[in-house]
Amino acid sequence: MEPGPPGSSRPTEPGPCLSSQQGADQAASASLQSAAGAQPGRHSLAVAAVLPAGGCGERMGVPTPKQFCPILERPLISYTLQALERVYWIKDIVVAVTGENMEVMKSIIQKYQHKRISLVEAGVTRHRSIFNGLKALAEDQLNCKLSKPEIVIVHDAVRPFVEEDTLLKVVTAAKKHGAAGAIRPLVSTVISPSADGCLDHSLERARHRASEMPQAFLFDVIYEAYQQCSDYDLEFGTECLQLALKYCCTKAKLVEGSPDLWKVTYKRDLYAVESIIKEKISQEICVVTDIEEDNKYVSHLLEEVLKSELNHVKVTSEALCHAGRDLQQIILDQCYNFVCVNVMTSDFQETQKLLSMLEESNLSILYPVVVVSVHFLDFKLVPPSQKMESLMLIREFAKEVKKRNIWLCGLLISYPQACEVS
Ligand SMILES: Nc1ccn([C@@H]2O[C@H](COP(=O)(O)OP(=O)(O)OP(=O)(O)O)[C@@H](O)[C@H]2O)c(=O)n1
Ligand SMILES: O=P(O)(O)OC[C@@H](O)[C@@H](O)[C@@H](O)CO
Repeated sequence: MEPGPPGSSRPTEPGPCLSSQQGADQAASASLQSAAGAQPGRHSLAVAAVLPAGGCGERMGVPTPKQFCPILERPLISYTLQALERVYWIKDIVVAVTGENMEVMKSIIQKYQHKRISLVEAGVTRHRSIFNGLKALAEDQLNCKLSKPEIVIVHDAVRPFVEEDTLLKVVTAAKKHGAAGAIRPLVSTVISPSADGCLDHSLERARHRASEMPQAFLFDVIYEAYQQCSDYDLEFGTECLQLALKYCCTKAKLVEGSPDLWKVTYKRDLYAVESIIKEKISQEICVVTDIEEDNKYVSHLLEEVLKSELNHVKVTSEALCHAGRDLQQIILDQCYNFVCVNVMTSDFQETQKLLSMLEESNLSILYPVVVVSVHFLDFKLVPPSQKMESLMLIREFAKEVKKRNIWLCGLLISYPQACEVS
């Protein structure tokens, strides 16, 4: 078993530490502890997660195993890891990958600064991969940071949209019932074919559900189930809840999950993930300016126009010069889109200050950050040729910051000073 990278420690989010999110996480953690009968801070409930990621993604139909397929230039599994890392009270995340993908996985952990990750060798089937993950948690190996949890979450590495409240529900239910799993309404009716390939009967759709992930178990229950599991079940089974029932007489509590819990299986699913992520990271735009009157006035106008044009997007504006106090909070809350306003100047001081703050925040490690440097210039006062030269610098600048996943572009707007801007 491979421990995570050196220094992988308690829950620091890759990128900015989310003070507001952490507050929410701590509240969730407190409710988890109290719901689970544990006391916050004294007898906290030890929760770990096992992520099977050792498949080859045959149904995806591409050479790269689907968990490593890029979404916005970042591997799918990294989104799932981030979703779990944001959950304050999951202390260890064990990922099962094949030996040939171990180095790839380590580089992903390093590049995206994932924490609390331990790697184990995957098995030839999903159940065997999960079993290997459980063994890693069960054994108190000398040089291993892992310890046996009370509750273990099992979650497919190719289900990137898992929210804390769903995890909280399944963990709380597992503490009480021994096992729990997320379910979703069936979209298609399930039918049972006869031997001659004709319809034998169909199941009543309303009385059945699709079993999704995450699932959670009392560790001892699911570990015992896997230890008792037949080779046939290890080879052909697809349902952990069934193992808990069959081998430990534990009836899982079923928890309604959100629509985004689906498993990435086919190529079309990758396109769906990309559009959902794009939508998530384009929910907010921050207009940044310094406090000069002109700039403030223009940025206010710009903010109003954006608000009227982009009705599902939150538009805020912040002054750069308050040592970024408020701007820092906007970055911490993971705004990925910024418009930097420069009035009557073609230099990039304001934009450069913003870019430095964004780089220091590590915001762009996980998602691309978009910065539009807007320059309002009065061409009567200064001939465009003189300004264009300095503005062309933005191209070199953009090439440089693109390496750090910051997408910089420039916008030049003629802004005649003489005219009254109503
Ligand atoms: N031997 C295996 C097979 C699957 N998985 C993991 O189990 C999850 C769900 O399985 P599935 O969607 O079936 O993944 P694949 O087996 O890769 O897909 P396919 O059946 O299309 O090959 C995935 O994260 C996959 O990586 C695993 O850890 N070990
Ligand atoms: O069967 P597959 O290997 O495609 O995926 C595993 C799924 O069956 C599983 O993740 C859920 O259905 C819940 O058990």
